[in-house]
Amino acid sequence: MEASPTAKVMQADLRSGELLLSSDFNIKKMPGREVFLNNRLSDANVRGFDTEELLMRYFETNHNDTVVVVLFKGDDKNLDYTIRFFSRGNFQSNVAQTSKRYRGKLAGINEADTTSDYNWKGFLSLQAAIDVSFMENVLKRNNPSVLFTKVMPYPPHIVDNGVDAIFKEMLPLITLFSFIFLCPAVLKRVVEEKYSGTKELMKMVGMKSWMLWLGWFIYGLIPMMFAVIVIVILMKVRMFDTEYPPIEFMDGTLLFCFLILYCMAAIVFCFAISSFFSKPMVAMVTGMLVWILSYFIPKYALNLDTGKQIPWSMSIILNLLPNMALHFGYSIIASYEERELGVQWNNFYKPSSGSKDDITMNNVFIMLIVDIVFYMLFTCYMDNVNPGKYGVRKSFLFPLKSLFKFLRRDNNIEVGAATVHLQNVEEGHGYKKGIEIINLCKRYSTKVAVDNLTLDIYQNQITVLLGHNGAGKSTTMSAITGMIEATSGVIKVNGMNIKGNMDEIRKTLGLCPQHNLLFTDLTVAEHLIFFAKLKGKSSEEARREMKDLLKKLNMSEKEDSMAATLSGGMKRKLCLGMAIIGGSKILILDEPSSGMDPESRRELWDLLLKWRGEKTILITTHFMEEADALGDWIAIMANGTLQCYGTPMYLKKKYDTGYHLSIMVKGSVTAEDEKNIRNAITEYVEEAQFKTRNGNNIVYVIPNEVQGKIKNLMKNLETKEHELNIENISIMHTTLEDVFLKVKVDTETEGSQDQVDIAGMQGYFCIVSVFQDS
Ligand SMILES: Nc1ncnc2c1ncn2[C@@H]1O[C@H](COP(=O)(O)OP(=O)(O)OP(=O)(O)O)[C@@H](O)[C@H]1O
Repeated sequence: MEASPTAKVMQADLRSGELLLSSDFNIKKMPGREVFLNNRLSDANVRGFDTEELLMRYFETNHNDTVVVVLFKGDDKNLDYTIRFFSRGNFQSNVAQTSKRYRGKLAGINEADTTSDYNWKGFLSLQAAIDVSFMENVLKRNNPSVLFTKVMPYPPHIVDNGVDAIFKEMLPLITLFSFIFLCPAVLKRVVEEKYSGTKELMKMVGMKSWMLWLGWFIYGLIPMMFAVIVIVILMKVRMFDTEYPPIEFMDGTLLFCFLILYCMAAIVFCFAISSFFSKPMVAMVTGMLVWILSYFIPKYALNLDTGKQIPWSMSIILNLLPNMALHFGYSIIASYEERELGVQWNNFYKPSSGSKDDITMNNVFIMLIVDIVFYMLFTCYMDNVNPGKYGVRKSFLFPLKSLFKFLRRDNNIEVGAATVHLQNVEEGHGYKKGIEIINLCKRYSTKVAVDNLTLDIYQNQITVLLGHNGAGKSTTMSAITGMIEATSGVIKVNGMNIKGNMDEIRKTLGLCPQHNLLFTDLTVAEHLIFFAKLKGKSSEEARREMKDLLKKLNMSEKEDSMAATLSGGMKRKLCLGMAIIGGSKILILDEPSSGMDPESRRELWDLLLKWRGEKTILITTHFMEEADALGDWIAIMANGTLQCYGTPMYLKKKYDTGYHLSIMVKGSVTAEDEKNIRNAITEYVEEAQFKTRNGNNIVYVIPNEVQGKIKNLMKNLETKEHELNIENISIMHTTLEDVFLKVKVDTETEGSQDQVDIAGMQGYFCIVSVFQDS
């Protein structure tokens, strides 16, 4: 490039504009004035001000578009000044650019160029005029007026328009789309775990939330790491007969770190998205859209694709989206590559163009780390307030509440001595306590799920917890297993407070939750082995126990079946197996037989009865027959409180309702039949009370006090069997069902606010048809 004399840059025309000087510095009197003025500025256009403040005041109220301000700060010896052109449109004197950009900005590169702001607005001319004047007048140097301009750097770069396109368009897109299938896959698996409930199950067996998230993080990062290594190699290594690699100058380790940080932020961003969804497919599709749009929407909405400069703070905020950090990172890489410097660890902190609005690679790295931390905290928060259908939902303000609780050191107070004993509780003298529940309260915002429950569950006994829907049974079990935190109260397992000893307790605790929480892609054997290993068994022991247990559960032929392909009853058995395996000494079984066929149920009972005497078993059920068959001890809850507790004998005695005479009539029952039967009964037992009629079954209750009359009554009914159209007669003393219903009625009459679904409840009860001859 030939040097060009100053005359060639003098194209400024300020005749319609103004020159404001911060001192009374008359430019007309400068010796080098012809350099600048050249008939382009009249005296009227020059204004001097004593101070910068006065100048600025004038400028703010009177300026026009072609005003030029010169602020002199130096003294007689030192020239220090600032030229300010009123900036409108694209004139940006503060942006130091590479040769490509200087093409339009600097004079002299292209003589026919009229777009050069520095040239035609007279910036260089004015600067030259001031400098020359200073040199001649103050420094007394002669003839310094020959000025040259040159491009910088010299010789100029060949402008490669492809560089911009590759770095700013293609590389971010290649990177974005390299991970496009991985992010939805992570999303799907994470939400699936929530959806199937296995996440909660893992928590119940002692896995901490952070362990589960870390597992998913590693699951996502390992394949991404391979992709990043491939990308770095492709970008940094010269392939085939190309002259140079796509990213020629940048430090390869820096590129690797940038992409790895991006991947980490992307995975955690996916975690954050996953917390809004509870269905895997919805999460996958929506997550993928959010993922793509988080790149394209800000980029095109803010015209970042056209290279538009945005304020630094806005760039930083945009970096909260990992895909935007990717865009900014590649833009910085592009700028440095254009300058043939490349981003290096030593210029990592410097803006690529020198503009204060440009963010640095250092900023991008910091923002990616901020993204990781921010989305991780957000995921933890959402995990607590929106855990899906299985977890325990916490209040939106739970972090504040936890903080207050911590500050107040508000730990649950041990109230062991103040055990509340109800009238209807049988003392288990001689039995060792396996689980002690002392004044347990659990409150969900306004709902009290468990209200001051005190209950001792004895070692090596089967205790059945009964109660209507919503009585608080599952909440109690969840509190025992440490799945939820009690609002107040103490729970001890084998004498150890669960607070602080949960890890130890979990080694001996087996839980079969109310819902089948299974891994969709593990086989039956893998489930059992996994849970045995969680309890500390070696691989060999786990395999042996698995085989043995499958035999006991009558499921050996399903050993290699995927859990997802099992029938409902089989799944239940597998859940039970997962609770039992690993030598669990305490079994918490929440409705273990629900969904099982009668045969499987009997098998389950046999199994549980075999373990009676060896394991402490707490079980809930809605089947009274099951409670009767299994329960050494029966606890009945209503509205979160314990209503009665004792052996079945104790409860039946306590809630004695007399004898239940059940008469089944052939065909349908007519009014005549009813009347005849009533007369036949009251003829011998006047005190007999009609209780209910279900289809062709009529039930009367005979009080205990008149049990002596039952023998004659039965004889009479047998004699009149044909006359009364009777098909079958049975008589039972108080059943557990009677006890349960009596307790329920007592609770309701005590003024309980909870509506109990009697009809629904009765559907569960089995009427035991036993003929008992008194
Ligand atoms: N996470 C929760 N948030 C708010 N309320 C809850 C929550 N979990 C349970 N509850 C409420 O606490 C009460 C007790 O629920 P729990 O599940 O312990 O009853 P349950 O006796 O096990 O019922 P079921 O026999 O139907 O399983 C119910 O009223 C229920 O609505």
